[in-house]
Formats: sequence, structure tokens, C-alpha cells
Amino acid sequence: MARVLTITLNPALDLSIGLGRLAPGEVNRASACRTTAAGKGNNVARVLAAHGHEVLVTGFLGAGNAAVFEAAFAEWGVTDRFVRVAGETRTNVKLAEADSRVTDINAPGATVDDADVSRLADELAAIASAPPDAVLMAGSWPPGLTAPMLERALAPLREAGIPLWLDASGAALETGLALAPVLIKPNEAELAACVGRSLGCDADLLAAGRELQGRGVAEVAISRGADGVLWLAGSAGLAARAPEVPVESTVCAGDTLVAGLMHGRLSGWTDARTLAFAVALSADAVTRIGVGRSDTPAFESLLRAVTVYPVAVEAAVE
Ligand SMILES: O=P(O)(O)OC[C@H]1O[C@](O)(CO)[C@@H](O)[C@@H]1O
Repeated sequence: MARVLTITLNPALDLSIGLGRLAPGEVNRASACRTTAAGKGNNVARVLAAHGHEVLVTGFLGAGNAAVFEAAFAEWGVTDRFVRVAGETRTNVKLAEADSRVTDINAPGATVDDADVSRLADELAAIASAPPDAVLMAGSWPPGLTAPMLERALAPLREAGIPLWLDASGAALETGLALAPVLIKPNEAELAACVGRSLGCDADLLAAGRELQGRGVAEVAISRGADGVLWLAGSAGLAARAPEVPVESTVCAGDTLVAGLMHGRLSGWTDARTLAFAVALSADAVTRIGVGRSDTPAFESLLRAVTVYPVAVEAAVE
């Protein structure tokens, strides 16, 4: 099994609220509420640790409510290398309605400054001295963080040549592209924003993915919710159709997909096996609040229900 570092610059406590139907502007009564230690990199870390990998987690954690995360990291079996910063880690609200619609309200997060980033740089330099097999950086940036500050902090990982996986959008994705990640996982909207045009059919999406490969990304996995995944795995293209499942919450589906792809890659599986596993795991994630699991009796039938097939991609990268 592999040694993996996940970087969550702006982690979150996810407050998941189950509702029949959201009535904006009115008093709503929840049917269920649950708070989970989360954030994109942490969600991936949790899945990877559950699949036997040695996982280190880092980023910035508000000192004010760090105990909730510390308990979660111990439960997941991951090593806590987070830099503590002043204030509290944000709470993100996830409103899950009975008809499967989810409304996310993501808070800005605890502000970081130059000294915090220097401490993260020191932590990353220490980690890079015994390099992990892969690094995943995922999610938004906290207030106060700028691209030059982040580039400085990531320098030790870059110099050690550790493969970087990236799941980000907006400025975080743009900045990350300069680091030549081995894989990015935009959804359709994030991909469209990144290439600066609207995208419709599969061919449009694949062409946009090719364009990002031309900017130095080795692989692009385009997540399309219930429509499955398009994966530019190097010069080949694969598509996967997801099985239909009862939806409890879609919040962690994307993070689970990334974790599944990493697990397959780090285990030396074929592309097709890797994609089928990741899509089945992601389908499992939407049936529950939180990340997907492969250790349940239902998982084998989910896996069997995933269809993976090749798709044609343009030979030349623009
Ligand atoms: O960093 P962002 O983009 O605000 O996203 C954070 C949110 O994404 C998730 O990781 C789900 O993808 C949630 O756990 C978390 O609340």
C-alpha cells in the first residue's frame, strides 16, 4: 500500500441537515442533523486510509475547534500534520431535501497570514524529506492565502518530484495547473470556467480536457454527477456510466471519486478497473451522508452495475 499526503488548505466541519422541502424565508424543521470533520482533502484521506494506505493530512486547522478534527483523524487512522491557525475552522451547511436536491452553503474559513504559510512550508519540507508516493491538494483556499504564498509553501514537494493530484476550481485550479499535476478532476462547470467557454456534448468536454492536458496536466477526470465520468487517462479516453442509486446526499461523491481513482492507480490496477471501482465507490457515497465505502455487501453489485467503455479522443493535444 502507498504513503499519501492530502492537503486541505480550507477544511470544514460539514453540518448536514435533512429536510423534507426547503422553504426559504420560513422556519424550517430538520428531520436530521449531523456534523462531520470534512473538507475535500480530508474526505479523500478518510477513504484512502479505509483502503489500507498510510495517510498524512495537512493544511490549516483553526485552533479553536481543532479537537473535533483530532478525534476524527484518530478514528480514521490518519497522521495529523495540520498547522494550527488562530480562530475556528469553518462550518459548511449542507441542506439535503427529500427529493435529493442538496444546497451547499460554504463559509469563507479562518484567515491565514504569512507566518502560517511559513509554518506550512516547514511542515511540507519535513514531509518531503521522506517523500510520500503521491500528494493530493483539494478544495478552496482560506482568506489571506495568495498564489505566490502557496507556491512558496509547495516548493519542497515540487523539488522532491512527488506526483500531485489536484481537485480544485477557480484560482486554485489555475494556480495548480502551473504545478503540472498528474490528475485533475473538474466537474463540467469547473472545466468550462477553466477553458473560458460553455461546454455541451461529450466531444466538447473531451476537447476541453485535451486543452488542459496541453497545459501540462497528465490526466483529466471529468465528473458528471449521475451521468458518470469521462476520463482522459493519458492519451486514451474512457467513459463510465454510474448505476442508479437512492440518493441521500451528493456532497462527498466527487471526493470519493478522486479517492477511488487514487486507490486504483496506487494499487497498480488497469485504467478500466480503476475507473469502475471509483465510480462504484462514488455511487455508494451518494447513498449516505459522508464518503463512499467498499466494505458493504451492496458494493459488489454497485461495481457490477458500472459500465466502462472507451471513447475516441483527438490524437493531438492543442
Ligand atoms: O473547499 P470548498 O470548495 O469550499 O469545498 C468544501 C466542501 O467540499 C466537500 O469536501 C465536499 O466535496 C465538503 O466536505 C466541504 O464542505
